[in-house]
Parts: sequence; structure tokens; C-alpha cells
Amino acid sequence: MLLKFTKMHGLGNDFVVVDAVSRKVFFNKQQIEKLSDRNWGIGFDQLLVVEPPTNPDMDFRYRIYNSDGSEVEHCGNGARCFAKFVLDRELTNKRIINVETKRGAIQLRVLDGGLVTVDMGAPSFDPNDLPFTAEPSDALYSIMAGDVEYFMTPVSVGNPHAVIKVDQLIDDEVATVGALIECHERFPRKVNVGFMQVISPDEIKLRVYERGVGETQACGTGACAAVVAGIKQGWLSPKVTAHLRGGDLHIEWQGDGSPILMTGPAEKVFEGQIYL
Ligand SMILES: N[C@@H](CCC[C@H](N)C(=O)O)C(=O)O
Repeated sequence: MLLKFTKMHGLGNDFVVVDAVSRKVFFNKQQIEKLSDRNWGIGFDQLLVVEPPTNPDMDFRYRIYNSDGSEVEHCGNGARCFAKFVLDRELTNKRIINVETKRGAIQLRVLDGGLVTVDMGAPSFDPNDLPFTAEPSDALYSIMAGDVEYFMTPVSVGNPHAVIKVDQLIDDEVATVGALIECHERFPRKVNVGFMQVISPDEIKLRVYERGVGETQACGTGACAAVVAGIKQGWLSPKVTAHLRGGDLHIEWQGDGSPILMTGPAEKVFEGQIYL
């Protein structure tokens, strides 16, 4: 089958986006792994499949797959690219778009100038929601990465994140500790690992080792998780700019029970077709 796709990115976190509204498309794990390969396929961090909604109150459903073929609940940069895709392809003309995801319903607002604000829903700090094997506590949680002890905040923003505050961001640490914690036995569904350097109460630097992918140029849910963890720990104020490798995201959270609002760009790179 000849598959038409659009290559997009949000701050360098890259996606292949497929229209499964106009024509039904299904992927198995092997196909996703091959398409994601940067030598043997197209190359991407996540595959986004845009489908008709199953709930009549929603505008679309979209499904998200990591490059290793695993299906995930939520994707911040992907949500913004999804919004640009459905508008560019004239699948809708709405600028407030309600979408079903594996995480539940989310709302996207396309701003003048092309930035997109995503209502990401409310976070949870309950370890059972990630899941993470530990008794709930307000303190930082200790975890061993090899022989070294790290202190982190587990956060679910629909998908699971472990946020570690560091004094400096070090390439090796992101790669090695990220890989060890991603697959740590205390995270039975694995975890995304964020390394956050607090610059001031309204500014952080962040690198994220993503579950099912490895380090990416940017992670939207990772930025949300880091900011809410920092607010919860008393390090950050309610509006924060997160500097990621690929650029900046603006995150707002007013505290327990409130939704996280994430604002950032979405870019189309090219369109193409490939044999599946
Ligand atoms: N890049 C994404 C997150 C994608 C899913 C993640 N790797 C997971 O497995 O939960 C983002 O921008 O949020």
C-alpha cells in the first residue's frame, strides 16, 4: 500500500502524521519501527494517526506511537502538530479543537500567528497513576540508577514522567541515567525521564530522555511534568518558560486540580509517500 504522510516537528521533536479520516489506515509494531528508522524508513520520534472521533462531542481522535512501536497516552508537541495538520488539510476550520486521546479528551486552541495552546489536563502526583512502586509522599523519591542515588518527582500528565533537578545538564548523564531509569523495575510501564536545571522561578532548562525513543530535541509533556514538579516542590512560579534543546515552551499551572496549559509552535517540514 502507498502511504501518504506529512513530516512535521514541534521544536525538533519530529513526527510523521497520517490522515486516517479520509482513508482507514492501521499499523503494526514492525511497520512503525521500520518507518521510524532514520536509515531504512522516514525517521521520526512519534507517529501520529488522525482518526474520526468515536465520541460525537469530539472533533477527532488521534493515536500516538513511539518510534519503538509502543502506543502512548499523550504527546504535547504532537498535539500542536496535530492541530496544524487538521487545519492545513482542511479536515476542520475550527480554531478550538476537541480531541480524544488515550489519555482522555484534550482541547487545542490555535492562536493568531500559528502558536497552539494545549489544555493538557490536570497532573497527578500519585505514584499509582504512573505507575511507580512507592508509598505516596510529598518529599522527593529516592531511586538508584546503577550505583548512584537520584532524587526525583514522579508525575503523570497522562503519560508517566520522572523529574530530576540537577545543577547542570550533562550529555552523558542524560543518556546513561535516562536509559537506566526509563526501564527501572519500579516503573512497570517504563517512564520518560526529565533533567531540569532551575534558572529562576520562571525559567528552566530541560532535557528529556523519552520512553520508547531516547533523548529528543524537545518533549511537551516532559516540559509540563518538569514545571508542575518544580511548582509542587516550591522552586517555580505558576508561569514558566522551559528552554529545551529545540527551543522554548511556555507552561502555566495554577496548582492542584487545575489543568496545565502549554503554548508553543508547530511546523510542517514536507509531504511524501512511501510503500508500507
Ligand atoms: N514527545 C512527546 C511525548 C511522547 C510520548 C512519550 N515518549 C511516552 O512514551 O510517554 C511530547 O512532546 O510530549
